[in-house]
Parts: sequence; structure tokens; C-alpha cells
Amino acid sequence: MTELLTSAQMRAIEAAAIASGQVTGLELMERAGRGVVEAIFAEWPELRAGSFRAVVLCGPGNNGGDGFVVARLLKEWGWEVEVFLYGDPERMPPDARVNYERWVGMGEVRDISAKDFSRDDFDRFWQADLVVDALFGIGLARPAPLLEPHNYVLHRLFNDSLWWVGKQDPAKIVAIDQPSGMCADSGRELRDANGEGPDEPYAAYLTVTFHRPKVGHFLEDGPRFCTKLKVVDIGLAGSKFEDCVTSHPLRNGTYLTRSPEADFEAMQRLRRAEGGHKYTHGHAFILSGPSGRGGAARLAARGALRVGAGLVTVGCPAEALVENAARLDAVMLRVVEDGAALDAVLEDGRIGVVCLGPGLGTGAREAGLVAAALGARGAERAASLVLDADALTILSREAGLFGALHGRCVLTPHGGEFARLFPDIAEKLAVPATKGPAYSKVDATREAAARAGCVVLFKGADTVIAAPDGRCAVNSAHYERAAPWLATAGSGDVLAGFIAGLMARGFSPFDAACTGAWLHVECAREFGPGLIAEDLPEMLPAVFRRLGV
Ligand SMILES: NC(=O)C1=CN([C@@H]2O[C@H](COP(=O)(O)OP(=O)(O)OC[C@H]3O[C@@H](n4cnc5c(N)ncnc54)[C@H](OP(=O)(O)O)[C@@H]3O)[C@@H](O)[C@H]2O)[C@@H](O)CC1
Ligand SMILES: Nc1ncnc2c1ncn2[C@@H]1O[C@H](COP(=O)(O)OP(=O)(O)O)[C@@H](O)[C@H]1O
Ligand SMILES: [K+]
Repeated sequence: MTELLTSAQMRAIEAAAIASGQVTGLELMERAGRGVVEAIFAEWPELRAGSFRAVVLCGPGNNGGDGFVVARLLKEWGWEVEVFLYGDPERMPPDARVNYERWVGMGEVRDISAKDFSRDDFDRFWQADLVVDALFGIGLARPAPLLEPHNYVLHRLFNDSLWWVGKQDPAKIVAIDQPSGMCADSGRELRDANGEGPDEPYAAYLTVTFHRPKVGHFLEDGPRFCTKLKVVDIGLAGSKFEDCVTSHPLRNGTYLTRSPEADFEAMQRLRRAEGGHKYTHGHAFILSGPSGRGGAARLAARGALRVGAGLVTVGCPAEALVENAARLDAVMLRVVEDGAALDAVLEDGRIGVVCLGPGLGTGAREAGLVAAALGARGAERAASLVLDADALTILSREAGLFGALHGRCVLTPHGGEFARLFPDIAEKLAVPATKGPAYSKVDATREAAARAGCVVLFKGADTVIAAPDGRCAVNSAHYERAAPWLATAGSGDVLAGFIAGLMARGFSPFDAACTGAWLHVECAREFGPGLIAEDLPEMLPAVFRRLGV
């Protein structure tokens, strides 16, 4: 499983490795710089040949130290290298200082904050083949200063100006650890309290980070800043060291969701044992709204059926029966007028999960359904629940119902629904990020899950899933898993159905949310551009075949 680290966790890992005598800080810096150069050559093999020109922007900390290593290695490779420094060499941390001194023995260091850059300087800057951003890494604690040359990179004027100097190929911008300006913990850009900052943050072409990706590489704007992420091994995975970190208080891990292929238990659950019958695979009950509004529930039902629930029933008001019957075949139908009717339905112990919210409505009938589903009407048995869309609106209005949430529930809010359910948490996320580590979507979702006492899946291209006990995963639709066409009406309804279907099949709420979100993105990628929500469930057979389910 890919663990995503916060900056504090990364520091703890580095400190533990150094304290154990396994490695020195200087050696780690050398490996980091070497890893960056190897990543550059792997990305652009043509740069291995001949001599090219690089501009390396170094900052005052160890990120700058990595930059000095890169400058030295490129120069040894035969490149022409110009180095700019932001900061006072006298105040550099020791390892960065050593690499600064090594570079000074080989070439010049210019002060990046000097105000005397000439037009010629800038022309040379633009015409470099490679610009390395080693200004700030995980130590960025406040908004990055607006430095003249860096600012040009930040504003993307760099590329816009190419016509001006008549150069065809844009310089390749490589960020060490992270594009400077981004907070490694949140993926947010640090800005002044009044929101001042560059108009358009710059994006590197390649970001090279060390040991493990950081949470911010996958959240919010992080992927847009990083563009392409390469993780370099710097030899920190020694067993002794892992032992020491297991008990570290900061080890409250955040992981990327993973393919069921990499998750033995998920694979076992997805595979159907021979000889079972439909009830072996669970019964999912999807509640629908009135006629004319049933499409969302039908999408969820189709999703639950395709993901492998043995039976799926849509429960709707009597007046919507004809409409639903005309549109559903394998999915069964049952009239459910109100909360009392749902109580009666749930007495059938074979219904493993209820999904409610898509197209449900927000009136008294629907509030009664939410109450019944939550067992808040005094029923014997509280079902497992997926609460989406209108059910979330009802929960945000009725504190008594919110208080009835329990550990077998999954809430699947998008940003607007999240803000209605957890206004104070959303507010914290909305204030400009001025200090690192900034409050992140991971922090917000963990806090929401702890408050709700159930799993919360906070949607987006960076979907975050958290359980009340602190477990947390990010389902990223970025980098090689980008699927922007997933942002289409109704796709969230299908996701609710996938999760309900998986819960019916015996997945825990957290695992169902993680695997459901993972499959959702895979289905979108399987179909490609042009996708509409109806296509998503139809892609599951191909995805399952590929996985060997
Ligand atoms: N951890 C590891 O395992 C490894 C880490 N490695 C590398 O080290 C990097 C982390 O280094 P780091 O901790 O020295 O922090 P870094 O990002 O260089 O910045 C700190 C400096 O910037 C300053 N500063 C901050 N914000 C500022 C602002 N807005 N405006 C102006 N100044 C600002 C801050 O000043 P201060 O806040 O102390 O006044 C301090 O001087 C990491 O990203 C990776 O590249 C690798 O070598 C391999 C192994
Ligand atoms: N840019 C994006 N890339 C990938 N997935 C996205 C993106 N934007 C939204 N999504 C996903 O699309 C789905 C949209 O759900 P939702 O907002 O509830 O819409 P609807 O109510 O129309 O179904 C969510 O699963 C969300 O994570
Ligand atoms: K950087």
C-alpha cells in the first residue's frame, strides 16, 4: 500500500534513520540529488547526450542543499549550470552548507533576490534547457517570497515569453520534492492572509520527491502544481528503521486506495464462491424519490447490481411504480411509502444495506425514511447504510438524525454537502492557507468522520475516505489515474450504488468506500472521454475481467 506522508512524518522518518546510524543526512542529500538527476534523464532521455544548460534555483534550507547536489552532478555530466541562491549561506543547515561549499568550488552562485537582473539575464534564463526549483521543500512554513526569477517561473511568463526570445522548446521545469509555494501537507498554495499571491501558480513539468509521496502531492491543487510525480528511493526502508517508526505517534497513516488485486481480502470478497445462491451475495435496498426523479436511484441500483450484490430492490412511492417498472428489469421493485413501511421492509434480515439519498427528495416522507433507516424510530435492527445527496441534506437539517449515525453508515458528500453537514470544518478548509502545515482535506475528512461516528467519503478528483478511528485513504483521480470525465451528472449516484453493493457483499463500510471509489475511477478510465453516468456500471465487467475477479 502506498503510504502518503505528512512533512512531520517524513522528518520523523529521516531523524530515526539518522539516529539509528543507518545513514547520514549528507548521504541522504546526495541520494536525493542523484535521484533527481536520474529522474530527469529517465523522463527526457535526450538530455543524457550532449551538453545542455540548466538554471538551478536554490533556497536557504535542505531543499536548496539538494539543488546544489543536482547542480554539481549536472556539471560533472558536462552541462553548463547557473546557480541562484535565495538566502544567506552562513545560516544554511550543515548538510546544505557542505553542498553549497562543494558547488562554490565548481561555479558561481548568484543572489536570486538581487534587483539588478538585466534583460540579458532574463533572456539567458528563458533559454535554459532545464530549470530546477530547489527553493523550498517540506520546510515551507509561510508564503514563498515573490522573487524576480522565480516569479517568472511562478507566473508561467516563462513559457509565454518563449516567442520573444525565439526559442521553440520550453525549458523543462523540475521541482525538487514539491513546487516551491505548495504546502506538502495539504496541496494548497500558501498565500498571504489577504489572499495575495501569484495570479496563476506555476506548474512544474516533473516533480521528484523522496521515499514516499507526501499527502499534498495528491490533494487539492497539489497534482496540478506537480503535473507529474516521480518518487525516488533514498534507501530509508531498512527493517530496523521501519520497526522504530511503527510505534511513532505520528504514524496515523494515510494511504492511497489500492487495486483489489493488491488486497487479498478484497479479491476474495469480489470473487464469487462457486455454489452460492443470490442471497449469499447480499441484498441491497435502494430508496427512490417520486416519479420523474427516479433516475438517480436507478443508477445507484444498477451500480449495486453490477458490483455483484445478489439482489437489488428499489423502494419507491406507489405513484412511481409504473415509471420504475418501465425502466428496471433485473432490479426488483417494492412500494415504500414512508418510514413505517421501511421499518417493515427492514424486518427482512436478508437486506444487508440500504442506500438512500440519490433523487430522494427532502420532505417529511424522506426525513421519515432516513429516521427509519437509521433505526431512530425504535426499530430492532439498524441496517448498514449509504447516505448520499438528499439524505445528507436531511441530516444537516436534523441534529437528532445526525446523532443517530452509527458505525455501519457511510456518508458520501461532495463539497457542498460536506459544507452543509460540517460547516465549521468546511470553514477551516476555506480560509486561505497562510502557514504550513495547512489544514488539509485529509484533516477535514478525519475530523468529520470522528464527529459523525461513521465513514465519510469526501468526493472530488481527490476523494478522501476516513473512518472514525482515524484510518484514512485518498482515492486519487490524478496523474496516471486522471479521469476528468468522471465529473458528470449522476456519477456520484453510481458510486453510492457501488458502495452499497460492496457492503451487501460483506465489505466493511471503510473497505467498501475505498474499493467502490477505486472501481469508480477504473470504470471511468475504462470508458474514457464521452462517458455518461449510465456507462459506469457497464464498465465493471471489463474492469473485473482485467483484475481476474
Ligand atoms: N527529510 C528528509 O528525509 C530529506 C529531506 N531532503 C530535502 O530537505 C528538504 C527539507 O529541508 P528543510 O527542512 O531544511 O526545509 P526547506 O524546504 O529547505 O525550507 C526551509 C528553509 O526555508 C525557509 N523558509 C521556509 N518558508 C519560507 C518562506 N516562505 N520564505 C522564506 N524562507 C522560508 C526556512 O527558514 P525559517 O522558517 O527557518 O526562517 C528554512 O531556512 C526536503 O524538501 C528535501 O528536499 C533531502 O535532502 C533528503 C532527505
Ligand atoms: N475532476 C474529477 N476527476 C475525477 N473524478 C471526479 C472529478 N470531479 C468529480 N469527480 C467524481 O465524480 C463524482 C461526482 O459526484 P457528485 O458530485 O455527487 O455528482 P452527482 O450528484 O451528479 O452524481 C464523485 O465521485 C467525484 O469524486
Ligand atoms: K522545491
